[in-house]
Amino acid sequence: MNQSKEQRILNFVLQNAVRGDPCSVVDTIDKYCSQKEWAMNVGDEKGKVLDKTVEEANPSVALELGTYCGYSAVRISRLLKAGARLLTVEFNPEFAAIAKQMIEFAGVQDKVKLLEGPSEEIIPQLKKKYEVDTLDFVFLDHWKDRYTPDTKLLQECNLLRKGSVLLADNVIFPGAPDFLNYVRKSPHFQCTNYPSHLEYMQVEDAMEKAVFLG
Ligand SMILES: Cc1cc(C(=O)N2CCN(C)CC2)sc1-c1cc(O)c2nc[nH]c(=O)c2c1
Ligand SMILES: [Mg+2]
Repeated sequence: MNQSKEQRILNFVLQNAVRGDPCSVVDTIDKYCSQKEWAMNVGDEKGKVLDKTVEEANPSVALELGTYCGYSAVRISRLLKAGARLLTVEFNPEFAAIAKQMIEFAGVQDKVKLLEGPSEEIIPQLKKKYEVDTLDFVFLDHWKDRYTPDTKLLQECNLLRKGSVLLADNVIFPGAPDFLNYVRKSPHFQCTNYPSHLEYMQVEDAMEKAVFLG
């Protein structure tokens, strides 16, 4: 049975990156996906915006929607302070299996909890089942049509507090126009746009930061 692209990415990391070194895992994925096979990791250009936003938020509890191969889970968790944790949600079981191995190889498994299932089912479980009070940082990178309903769900579940930072990938390409409309029109969010490019391509893209005002 021939391998999936995601399995080929993982194998390349296992053979070329340094075990326990998150930066080498991130760099090795970027090397493979820029030179051999494109894949939908946030990438290094938008990854630098992600890094700055995470460092500024300095979250104790972070949520990622859309794990894929674990690139941004490794990228985010490498910046977390001692005792801080990242919950990352992936609904595709094949992707989740790859990401689990990627996270373990990078040595960040003690900071990252991978939750397999649809975001709309997992978000309402975060408080009771996963002992979350409120979220300090949320990275939206799963599916553009879920950005708005999941943002509303986070609010309804009282998972956001004054100052919670949302960062959304792909707001230009593939595009999340309804999400941009929602957060920019809402009195509950202060928004900032970060123009960039689609990972590994020269196509225009952008990230949107939306800080919850309470
Ligand atoms: C799957 C895909 C294909 C794209 C594309 O048009 N191109 C890439 C391939 N090249 C060759 C052509 C041009 S863009 C994109 C994509 C990118 C993300 O960052 C995503 N993030 C989260 N969830 C997604 O579904 C997601 C999809
Ligand atoms: Mg993306």
